[in-house]
Amino acid sequence: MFETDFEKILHQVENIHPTTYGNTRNYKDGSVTRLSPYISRGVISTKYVFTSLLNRGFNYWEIERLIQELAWRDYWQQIWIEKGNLIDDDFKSSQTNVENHQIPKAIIEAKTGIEVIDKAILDFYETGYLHNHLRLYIASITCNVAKSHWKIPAKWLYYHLLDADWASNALSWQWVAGANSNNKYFANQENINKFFYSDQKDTFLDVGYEELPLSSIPEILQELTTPTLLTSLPEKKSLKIDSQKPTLLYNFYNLDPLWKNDMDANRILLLEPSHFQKYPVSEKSIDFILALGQNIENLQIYTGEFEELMKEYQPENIYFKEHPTNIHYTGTVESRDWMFSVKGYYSSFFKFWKQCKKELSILYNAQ
Ligand SMILES: Cc1cc2nc3c(=O)[nH]c(=O)nc-3n(C[C@H](O)[C@H](O)[C@H](O)COP(=O)(O)OP(=O)(O)OC[C@H]3O[C@@H](n4cnc5c(N)ncnc54)[C@H](O)[C@@H]3O)c2cc1C
Repeated sequence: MFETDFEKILHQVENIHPTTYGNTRNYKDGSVTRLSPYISRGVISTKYVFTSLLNRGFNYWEIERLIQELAWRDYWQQIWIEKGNLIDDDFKSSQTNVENHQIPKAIIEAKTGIEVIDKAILDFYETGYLHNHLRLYIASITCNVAKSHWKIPAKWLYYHLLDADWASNALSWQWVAGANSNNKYFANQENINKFFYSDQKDTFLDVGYEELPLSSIPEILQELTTPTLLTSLPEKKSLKIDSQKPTLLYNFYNLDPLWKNDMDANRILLLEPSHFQKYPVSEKSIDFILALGQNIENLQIYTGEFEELMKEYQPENIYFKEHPTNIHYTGTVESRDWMFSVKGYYSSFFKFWKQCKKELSILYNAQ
């Protein structure tokens, strides 16, 4: 369902519909891009999408909304870079009203009784993708209705998402749960019916917004579980390293086929067991990266730690792209591509976006 051939992915970028995006993105059939699995895996960057939109000659107001959403990705990434592991715990304030550190079994088993949600979870297991609005609904039901702490549920979602990105994931869950925002996010049945074209009534969400935050945990959400999240990595195989050539390291967050593609180099996809112990992902997610890796010529797969690789093969002239999950690599670190030059920690997205917008306006005025 998600293409892995690079040419087809680039074709998909050229065919997104930015002009209808703004008004429709919250709806089931809205003009969303479904590019997140490629952006998260570093196959393409937000800047690549941004540049493609600029080249297609749209007016400023036609693409502003989509660029703003792409900027959310860069914003969360900048926070991860600046704050590191602090995003793993309640970031701005402690989540309030927490009654458990598990996840409702009804969420995992797609048996909440909310038809749209149950169907979405079943589809999600098949596709590895969820619409943003559905992610918000699921997080809200889990954290704010069932009163689960956000972390275990976030790890469950990350495990199954092909676009798993710990910054977007952990910080969005916390945004919903009020640990990274001033208010908890609630959506009721009427909202779900409107955006996902259903007409269900008499559910635990079929109440007004004054009542919803005060409701007790519905019986159907009371049974809890802790999912087992383990990653199965390919077996370790020996590599053929040419010691005369530089070595380029790829990983779960960098599978960019265009990166140094004219360099004669050893290319290694490094799958570190310690990484996947901390950030476990499903078999589907591993299969996805292995398929995406086929776009990179002569990519060899190494299952093992960075240090082990160094000891076993002593590769020289190592290059890798900057990322918070690989600060322990040594060698030449290269910057990722960003849409704007705005860097560092901003306490709110809108402060960050204000700076980005200035650069966007300058770009447009210069045209
Ligand atoms: C609880 C929760 C968990 C999430 N977990 C992840 C995750 O693990 N990985 C992930 O990539 N996104 C995550 N998101 C953000 C967002 O839901 C997805 O990026 C988006 O739905 C991807 O679909 P799309 O490419 O069709 O997006 P579009 O709507 O087409 O947006 C285009 C691009 O903009 C970026 N973008 C859009 N919305 C957001 C957003 N809210 N936050 C960050 N970037 C955004 C993405 O790069 C996306 O590909 C999460 C959101 C929530 C509420």
